[in-house]
Amino acid sequence: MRPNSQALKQRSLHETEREFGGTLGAVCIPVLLPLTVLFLISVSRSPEASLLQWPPVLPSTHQLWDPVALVLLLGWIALHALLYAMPLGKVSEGLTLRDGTRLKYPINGFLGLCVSGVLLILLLELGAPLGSLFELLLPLAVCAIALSFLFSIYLYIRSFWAPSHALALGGNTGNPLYDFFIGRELNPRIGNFDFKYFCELRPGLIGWVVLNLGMLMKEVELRGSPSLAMMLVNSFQLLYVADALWNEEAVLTTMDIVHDGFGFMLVFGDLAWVPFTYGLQASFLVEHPQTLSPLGSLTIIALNGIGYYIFRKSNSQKNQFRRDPTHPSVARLETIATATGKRLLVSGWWGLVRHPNYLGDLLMALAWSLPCGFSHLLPYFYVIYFTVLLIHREDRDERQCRAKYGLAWDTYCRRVPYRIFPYIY
Ligand SMILES: NC(=O)C1=CN([C@@H]2O[C@H](COP(=O)(O)OP(=O)(O)OC[C@H]3O[C@@H](n4cnc5c(N)ncnc54)[C@H](OP(=O)(O)O)[C@@H]3O)[C@@H](O)[C@H]2O)C=CC1
Ligand SMILES: CC(C)=CCC[C@@H](C)[C@H]1CC=C2C3=C(CC[C@@]21C)[C@@]1(C)CC[C@H](O)C(C)(C)[C@@H]1CC3
Repeated sequence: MRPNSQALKQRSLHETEREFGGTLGAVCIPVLLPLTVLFLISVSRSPEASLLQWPPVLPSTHQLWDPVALVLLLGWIALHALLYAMPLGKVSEGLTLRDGTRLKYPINGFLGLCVSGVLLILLLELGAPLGSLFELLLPLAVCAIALSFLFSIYLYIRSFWAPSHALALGGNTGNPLYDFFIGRELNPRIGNFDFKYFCELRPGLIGWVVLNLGMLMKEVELRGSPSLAMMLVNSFQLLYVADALWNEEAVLTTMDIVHDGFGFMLVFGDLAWVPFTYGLQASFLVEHPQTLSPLGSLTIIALNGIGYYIFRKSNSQKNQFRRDPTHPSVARLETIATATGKRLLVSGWWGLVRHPNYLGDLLMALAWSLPCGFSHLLPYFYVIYFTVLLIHREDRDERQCRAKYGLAWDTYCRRVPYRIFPYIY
């Protein structure tokens, strides 16, 4: 073991601050979140669709298990693993790791989305009952949750064979429950196949829009044509997923890839939480049709457009600045120096609030719920959860940036006092 990795490991073992409620969070979250997924799906299909319903809707065993769901899930992951591993598209390098090396990543996720689209069109042409995904939602979620547990156990065990410099600083506390939850290894791989990068954008994210399409087809089965509300939800979320895959390279600089280990939280988040809770609006609309006025629809489309514009422009501005600060699109922006040699933007989008990308993301989240009307809370689950997630994430990022940039970060905070919402927070 190299001396500096030894020092890093020691620092990690003794000084790591535990996140997500420490050991208690690491025990409760893996129990509560999977149950939440199943509860939300069940509620979205019940006539009342009430989150406050007591006793809660309990699905029967035969509603929870279907071997077809297991075959579909494994087939779906295998298809995307194959597409990922094919030598298609360019290869990009991630940020420099603690041992000074840079990992290579294939940039072909958008191709994965296009291939999935073509396959779905072919299946529809052949008369495949895509609407049956509505009935399969619960068994699919059960399989995805079970797979998340098994896969996280595998990742935890294999991390003991990884060299110390390959471990995430935050997931190496020595407490097995916490480390299993947060993730010990930073970039677990078999050969060039990077598990975290693969899971972050492909099976779950593309799976989410496929499930949405299934809900739309179910509506067609039930009512002859898709409703405007369903089409808006499908289009907005497809735009979000297509954008993520089109800008796949940018994921290489996100907190998840750079900082977080790959443990239960991210595995479950990628494979179960995203596909089965982010599209709840679509499954809600199947049983609870809504009528939208032209003005209401235009307002919702405008809100999504504004949110997307802020989200995309601010993310692109920072990515461009981090990749090449001399690029003409960012060279004239005002910046402040930090002791690390990196500079911080204090004008442009990053001079408006400290997380303009979160602001845009939240506006979009609201636009995804509004087509479901105001009669139920359930379709607003995503925007509520997401506000909590982003406020917590902002706080984590803030602490990491303060540790990284010290006084320069304080200066930035004085120059840009609001975190996410201008003049509010
Ligand atoms: N749909 C979903 O469930 C989720 C979506 N997201 C979205 O993912 C995207 C990425 O978010 P996330 O990874 O949390 O973080 P960000 O993309 O906001 O990155 C934060 C990092 O940016 C750098 N930075 C911060 N301020 C400045 C500045 N003024 N100038 C230059 N660099 C700065 C710092 O890193 P450094 O200085 O080291 O470069 C900081 O650690 C967001 O759009 C978010 O909304 C995130 C989580 C969940
Ligand atoms: C409650 C729970 C289990 C939380 C785990 C958090 C994860 C669900 C999210 C952490 C960061 C994420 C990102 C995206 C999806 C959700 C998770 C995995 C993301 C891929 C969505 C699309 C965006 O364009 C993005 C690429 C910027 C984004 C990256 C972060």
